[in-house]
Amino acid sequence: MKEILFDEIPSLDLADFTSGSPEKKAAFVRKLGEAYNNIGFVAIKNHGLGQELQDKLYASIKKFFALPDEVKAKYERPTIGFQRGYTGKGKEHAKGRNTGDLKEFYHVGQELSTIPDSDPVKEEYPANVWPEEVPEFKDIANEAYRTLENAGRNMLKAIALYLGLDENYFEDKVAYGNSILREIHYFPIENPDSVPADAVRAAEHGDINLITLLMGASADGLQVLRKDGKWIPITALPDQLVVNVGDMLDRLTNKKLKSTIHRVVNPPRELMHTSRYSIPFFMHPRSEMDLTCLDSCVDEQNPKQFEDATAGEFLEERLRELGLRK
Ligand SMILES: O=C(O)CCC(=O)C(=O)O
Ligand SMILES: [Fe+2]
Repeated sequence: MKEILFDEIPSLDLADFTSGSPEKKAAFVRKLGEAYNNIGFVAIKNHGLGQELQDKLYASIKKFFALPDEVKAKYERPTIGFQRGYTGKGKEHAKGRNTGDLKEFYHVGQELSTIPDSDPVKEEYPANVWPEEVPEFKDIANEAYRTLENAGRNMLKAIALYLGLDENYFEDKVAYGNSILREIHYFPIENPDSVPADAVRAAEHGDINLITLLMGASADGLQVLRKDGKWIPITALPDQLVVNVGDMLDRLTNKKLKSTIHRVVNPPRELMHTSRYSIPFFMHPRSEMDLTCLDSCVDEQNPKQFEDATAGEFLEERLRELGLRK
């Protein structure tokens, strides 16, 4: 595979994969593999998440984050590692850091009522937490969750084909998977001197999950670290979702597909008093998924780089490293 230094992340049309000719489908898979080998990020259109739903989603989270901190704190669930409901300002820090990120966020997981009683994950997952002050929040978040989960399943089919696996390799692993919709508010800071000098909106990190799907944010700031060390700005156009590889897929493929480091930088000092909102969907498998490197990704040139682990074990370890789990 040739090395490419992209100046921007490649754009693809998911419709080429889902309803295109066999040639278009194959070209989608090839371009996706090329992008994930080199920069770890693509932007896709025709993903199914309409503008109207995105607008409603942003409106509902703006309403929630505008509530007083004491009210939002009612929705914090530290005993479940903040995996549902609200996480307050500065509580999460990137792996390997102590300074908290300049953000607050809200986690939405699988809606338990949609899971069949016979499936053990129904007992495993915590129930969602819904803010009574914003009654529309629940239905809008659930709809976005389902739509993004579907788009993610299609992306994983393309990834499976690229890896030479059966197209449906990931299907049973992500059915009622432990995915999380994270609604983020990078809050306004009136006095930039009041926060630690090294505090940033989101310090550089790789995502934990298989893939992340990210709709357009309300402001600039997201950057991805290219192989040559240069930070490349990322903006999703209004009709695009940015989709990147997370650490679980990086492990499974023994780094054939790369989880690329990214960050959200602070705005210039005079704009620190402005908010930024963004909403990533972290696509996780079920916790029992085996993340042992695929045999096809290990050979003499590429010796196995990871200890065997399940998705659940890996997630627990990372939540402790992020300060979310004691
Ligand atoms: O806010 C963004 O644009 C990206 C956030 C992010 O990378 C994350 O929450 O993992
Ligand atoms: Fe991220």
